[in-house]
Amino acid sequence: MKGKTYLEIGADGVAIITINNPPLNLLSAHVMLSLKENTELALQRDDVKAIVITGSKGKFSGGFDVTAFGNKGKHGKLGFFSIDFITDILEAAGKPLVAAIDGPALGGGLEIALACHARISTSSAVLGLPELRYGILPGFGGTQRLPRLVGLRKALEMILKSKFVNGHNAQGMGLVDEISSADELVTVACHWAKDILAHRRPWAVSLYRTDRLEPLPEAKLMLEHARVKSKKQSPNLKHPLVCIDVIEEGLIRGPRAALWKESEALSELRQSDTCRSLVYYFFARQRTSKVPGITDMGLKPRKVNTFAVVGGGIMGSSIVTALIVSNYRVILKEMDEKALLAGIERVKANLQDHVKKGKIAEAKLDKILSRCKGVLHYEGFREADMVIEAVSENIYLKQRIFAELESYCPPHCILASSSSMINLNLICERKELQNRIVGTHFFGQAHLLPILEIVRTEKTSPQVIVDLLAIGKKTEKIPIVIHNSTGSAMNRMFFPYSQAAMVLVERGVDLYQIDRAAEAFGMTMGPFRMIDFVGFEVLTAMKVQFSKNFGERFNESKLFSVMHEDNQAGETTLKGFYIYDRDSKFIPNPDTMTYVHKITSRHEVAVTSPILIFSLMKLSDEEIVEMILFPVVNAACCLLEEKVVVKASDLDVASVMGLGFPEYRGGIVFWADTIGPKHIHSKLEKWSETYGAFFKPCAYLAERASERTSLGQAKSRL
Ligand SMILES: C[C@H](O)CC(=O)SCCNC(=O)CCNC(=O)[C@H](O)C(C)(C)COP(=O)(O)OP(=O)(O)OC[C@H]1O[C@@H](n2cnc3c(N)ncnc32)[C@H](O)[C@@H]1OP(=O)(O)O
Repeated sequence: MKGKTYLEIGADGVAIITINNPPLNLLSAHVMLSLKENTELALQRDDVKAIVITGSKGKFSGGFDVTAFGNKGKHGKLGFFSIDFITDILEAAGKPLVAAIDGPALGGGLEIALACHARISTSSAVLGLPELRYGILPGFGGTQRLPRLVGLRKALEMILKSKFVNGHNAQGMGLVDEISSADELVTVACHWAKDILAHRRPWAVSLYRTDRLEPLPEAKLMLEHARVKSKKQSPNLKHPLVCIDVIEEGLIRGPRAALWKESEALSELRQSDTCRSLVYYFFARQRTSKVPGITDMGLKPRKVNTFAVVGGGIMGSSIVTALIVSNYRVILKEMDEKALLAGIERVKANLQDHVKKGKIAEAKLDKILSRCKGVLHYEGFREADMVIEAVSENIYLKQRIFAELESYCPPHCILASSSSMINLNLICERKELQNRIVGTHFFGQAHLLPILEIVRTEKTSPQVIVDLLAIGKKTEKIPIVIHNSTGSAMNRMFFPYSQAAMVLVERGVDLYQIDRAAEAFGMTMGPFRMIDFVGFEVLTAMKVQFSKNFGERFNESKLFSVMHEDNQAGETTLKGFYIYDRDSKFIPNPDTMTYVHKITSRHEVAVTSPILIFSLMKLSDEEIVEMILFPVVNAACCLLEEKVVVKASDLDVASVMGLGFPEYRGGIVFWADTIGPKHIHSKLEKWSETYGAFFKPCAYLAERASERTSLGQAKSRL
């Protein structure tokens, strides 16, 4: 990726430098050098009085090209761009410099704008410093200039949470000086530059401003608070702490010293494994919406305005919520008045929950809810562009519903099932409908989790997949397109996670040690906490299908069954492996040990030798993590072997979004490749001899282990 900048000098003496590296005007080394050259040229020329920096085609700059983080290159001299150029040439220029911002001004792009003497932006521009997402820190002075422009509190929020703000809000924070329409943007920026020259506007040098900074003792407290929070939220991550230290350095030893510290930190962090994994994950996530053989056909998504959802239970009402929040009109059908009212009440409760979490404004609640219309008959379905069936996992019921849908839905209407367990080919055998049939599997609660599995059969038309990808984008879900199989990809990876944990606990390993070990590794939830969250009901339905379809790979858990019989069935019943209060706070459930004793004393577990049990009880956290995650790697390999997913990177994203696997380890397959298939294979083989076929490595894994090739062929683009 090369790119460059253009210099144009207007008759009014204002030079306009335009960053041009389509589509996002990313900052490659070429672009940075060209920007430096053109700035120096404009500064030397007597006919140039002031300078405006902007980006071509309505995009200021998407920031540094992250694939170049690994290259030291010949401009790798510490501080070359940040200090020698941005600080000592650009910001120190003897002529006023103004940034004209439209579209993205992210990372290094925003940092260039921060060093200008003023910033004019459109109200829809997107500004942010998302560097922490890649395991690095803002490296072109952002750690110093942003706090000095907007105050430490807001800067910490933007930097540590990689939070974007639009131009309008940026003006409110003091990050942007004036808002302009896109058409007038450069003209307004030129006026500002001339006004600065004529002393009608301040010549503000961001690096040395102190008026917006909080007093030092207050600032130190904020930084300490941020450190504590970061250690609690991501104990395995070093870069947020490094970033906080660099910000603090500026407040204590001055911004210039801190710029050096920032450059050193950037140079070190961009070589780290965390950075490599996070850059890999960034592209893996971007690639989920690219489906070979589908999205390269030139199809455009059709307009989908009205949805119909059949079934207002927990899943149905959660799908309705996700759709109406995204501005879709939805017809919700239930079988009788009572069920319909209950469904609408659930939608209301979901919306209220969104209000509580600050996701939607209370004032908008009624308007959003008015987009949902409850019905008891299919009549209204004549105007539906897409129907989602969300009834219980009962094949006969689903078949009946699909048969009924045919007579009411228009011929273009997409027919979707939210089932994660039932083979789509069985749901509707009518040939005429099959190209319109698709699976829409929202893992857990559709309005809460940002992932959507789109399940296609051999007959599903590419147009339907393209439509679904657009719906995924509008509802802010990451799409994972998979081929029809029993059990969705996410469920098939989730199941061994919980099953392996059961194997251990039923043989004497402390249940809470397993959860602690998994969480210390970085999983959002340990397996038992996750089982509680998903709910024993859902798991029971999965269990039935898994034992039927994956026979020997299935481990029948007695513990789970005895607890379920006693209605200790997870978070919804307020009791499972943990006890919950109404605010979802939880503590370990003391009854759990009684259940474990009950099944072990009844010899319901295929008890292995006492020596083995003793050695299991002494497992280190690292060994526990291997025993519960290598079966997940194995499941991912089965999915690749069966070609349920096309790209291994999709499983990486699914593992992060659905299973809570740590993003900074790149996803399950990427992580497995860092360990090596050979090691994973030999461990699984050994465990399968001791504990049974549940651990047996699949052929895909075995082949790669013997050939010493990678599982995902996925490399970080660093
Ligand atoms: C030294 C500095 O402090 C370090 C930095 O600057 S770190 C970089 C900071 N910048 C970012 O994080 C921006 C990340 N990008 C985005 O969030 C989004 O791309 C965006 C909001 C800018 C634009 O979204 P959108 O218009 O939908 O375009 P999108 O499809 O995402 O991107 C277009 C292409 O650019 C690529 N791309 C986007 N940002 C990139 C980046 N920073 N580096 C490399 N490639 C990038 C995408 O992968 C995509 O490639 P493809 O066409 O091969 O699939």
